[in-house]
Amino acid sequence: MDMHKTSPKESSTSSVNGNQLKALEFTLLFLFVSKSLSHAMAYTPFLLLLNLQGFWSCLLVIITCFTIMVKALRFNFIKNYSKKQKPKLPPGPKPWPIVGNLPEMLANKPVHKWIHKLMKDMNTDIACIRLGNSYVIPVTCPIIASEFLRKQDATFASRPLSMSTNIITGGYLSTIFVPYGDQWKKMKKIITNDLLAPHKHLWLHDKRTEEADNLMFYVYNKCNKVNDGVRGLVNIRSAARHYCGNLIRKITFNKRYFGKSREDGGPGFEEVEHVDTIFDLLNYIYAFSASDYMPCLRALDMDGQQKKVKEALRIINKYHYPIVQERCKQWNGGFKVDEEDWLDVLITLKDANNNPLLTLEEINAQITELMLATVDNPSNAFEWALAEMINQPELLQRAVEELDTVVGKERLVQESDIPKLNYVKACAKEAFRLHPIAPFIPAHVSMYDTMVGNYFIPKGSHVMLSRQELGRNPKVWNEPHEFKPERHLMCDGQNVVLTEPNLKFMSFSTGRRGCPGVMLGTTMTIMLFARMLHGFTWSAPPNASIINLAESNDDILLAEPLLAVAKPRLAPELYQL
Ligand code: HEM
Repeated sequence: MDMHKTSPKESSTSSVNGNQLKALEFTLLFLFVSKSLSHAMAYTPFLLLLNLQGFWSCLLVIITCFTIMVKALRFNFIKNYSKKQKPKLPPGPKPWPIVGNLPEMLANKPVHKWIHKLMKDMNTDIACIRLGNSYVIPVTCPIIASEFLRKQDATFASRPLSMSTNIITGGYLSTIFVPYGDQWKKMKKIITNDLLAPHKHLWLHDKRTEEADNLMFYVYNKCNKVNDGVRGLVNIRSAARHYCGNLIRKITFNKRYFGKSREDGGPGFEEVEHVDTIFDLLNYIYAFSASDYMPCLRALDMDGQQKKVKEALRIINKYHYPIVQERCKQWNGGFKVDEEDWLDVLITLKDANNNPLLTLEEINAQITELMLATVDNPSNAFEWALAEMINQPELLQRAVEELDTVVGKERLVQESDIPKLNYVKACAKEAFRLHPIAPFIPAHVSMYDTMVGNYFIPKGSHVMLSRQELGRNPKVWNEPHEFKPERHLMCDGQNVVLTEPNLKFMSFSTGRRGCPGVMLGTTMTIMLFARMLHGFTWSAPPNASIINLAESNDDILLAEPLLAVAKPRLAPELYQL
């Protein structure tokens, strides 16, 4: 497929040149035929009289020219007609032969900024960028996004193959990064029904609450300490990420600590390494690696990505694998009879013949992937929201007033309070809209050639819905760059939810590939927001009058981890474990 024809500008330029060429052809042909005709007519009487043979040869010339002209006209008509009918790819930059736009991609880092700028310059909400042998289709408008994930969800239900996802998923044994097929269906069914179903969510309630209590204990301990010369200084990024890491370890392995537990409730070396490595892996997954688009480069590992991903996975496996192996042994030896966590559930699942449904490798790969799915969104949303709210104290005050009204000051927030915390939920929702964790959601791959709107989307295209630009699209949102939680409040006081099925921004997405972790994700996010806002008064560090809201250059996280000063708001005994 020639990308040169994809840009409206390009295609209009080439059609003007083509038309001029055709006009020239016709003129020449017409001159030639008419000249032959007039020539023949002028000489006909003499030819008839003097040379009948010459007449016939002249007539032959005329008929031949006439036939050529008719054929040429027909050919051009068909060509024009079929050109009109041939669907266009979405607009995009002109690609180089073979490598497509990879040279520009490599020269313009970070890649998400290059893609979004390119789309703004072309004034388009959908584009087509050829990277090596793949068509990459970024989308920034909810109507087009809904075409992909609602109307034609079945066509776009696959995922791309990539070096990092291949390694992380143990050769596509898990769910999120696995292309459409039997393995994906099997694993998605298991996590939806056996790990994340409402009765399982209820079953794990106490483990989640333990981690929410530990968060309060840990931050309270920070309030009494002097850090960098400031009493009560808290690294919010670290606290929020470790709350998520603790929670997912607790519900998966029934433990917070891989190593020795810490008296202040904070992470030890092992937990820091574990959570940091999960975030490293997430970065590798979202990195646009050239070798993913030029598979012939894969063996060379030119950007060193492969080595880094393998090392990160080695660290994760160092923690996970022995636990998974040991637990399997316990179940096989009959030393364990009660299911206490997700690992037990996965080990004890049986197929129709009462054999284990999952292999050790499948369990291990799925667990790693669930950790990746859980830690990033809630922690990033809270870090950004608190930064925005410290700069707009009236928002902070409104959230705290809601919490005091719903919960009071005699107890801590519980999960059962969540339905009534509409303003707090609106703050989280606004953070998902304005400050998503990553510029794009994981790519969806088309399984067939299809049309979306007026554009042709070839089989195998990587559709990348932009989390960043959907949420900031000025045609959809007023003052898109302002953090205004009230925009999500329902005028009739209805329950605010964090899902956005119309894709006006991306929270949990929708369709076959939609997130099955809505209940757990919402609970973790709102408990993190509510406990931190209810339990502490937050302010900027003394050396900074406001929080610097600059985004990082490489990704869309806050450029510097948020540091804020905490003061307890509740009675001291409420923070104790
Ligand atoms: C606030 C928290 C969360 C947010 C915002 C979120 C968001 C998302 C998004 C945007 C996707 C991609 C959907 C798509 O490609 O169309 C996704 C997929 C997924 N999420 Fe979540 N997620 C969250 C929490 C969780 C949790 C807690 C779990 C499970 C423990 C989970 C498991 C998954 C899985 C398995 C998929 C892949 C679905 C598939 O490919 O079929 N997520 N999530």
